[in-house]
Amino acid sequence: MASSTLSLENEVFAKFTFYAGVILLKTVFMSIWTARYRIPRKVFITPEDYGGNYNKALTTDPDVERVRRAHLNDLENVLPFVLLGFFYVLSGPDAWTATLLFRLFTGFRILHTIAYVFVIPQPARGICFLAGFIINVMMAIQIIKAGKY
Ligand SMILES: N[C@@H](CCC(=O)N[C@@H](CS)C(=O)NCC(=O)O)C(=O)O
Repeated sequence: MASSTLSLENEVFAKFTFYAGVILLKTVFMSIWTARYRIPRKVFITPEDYGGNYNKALTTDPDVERVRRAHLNDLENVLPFVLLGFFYVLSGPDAWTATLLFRLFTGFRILHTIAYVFVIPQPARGICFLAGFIINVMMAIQIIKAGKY
């Protein structure tokens, strides 16, 4: 029954809630991390952020852009994970497999951010991205199989 599936008494849903919470929190904090790079470099996104100096030429900074891209990449991957994970839980997966997928996704996305922001040479970031991507695809296939009529 869907009502008991979406209960924290369901081990798979509880694990999903935990890992989705962790990776969403990390994603949310990417904004703060971007600001932490912006403020000391005085690189802002709109003229009013320069304290009313509307003539100030807007610039970009490679480090700020890097954190911004890491944040965008999270949005491209973490949001699908949360949506797919929700339906995946409803599909009644094996608890051990599901927990492994949630754990690996969360770990690889944290590593993706580290690799991106701290400029770890490729293919480190590519591997982290690919691992998360494959997990999302695996969950999507399971959902489609479970939901087909
Ligand atoms: N929107 C991504 C799609 C492909 C992707 O996510 N690639 C990974 C591994 S190379 C990545 O970290 N891309 C860098 C980024 O999105 O800024 C892009 O334009 O690169």
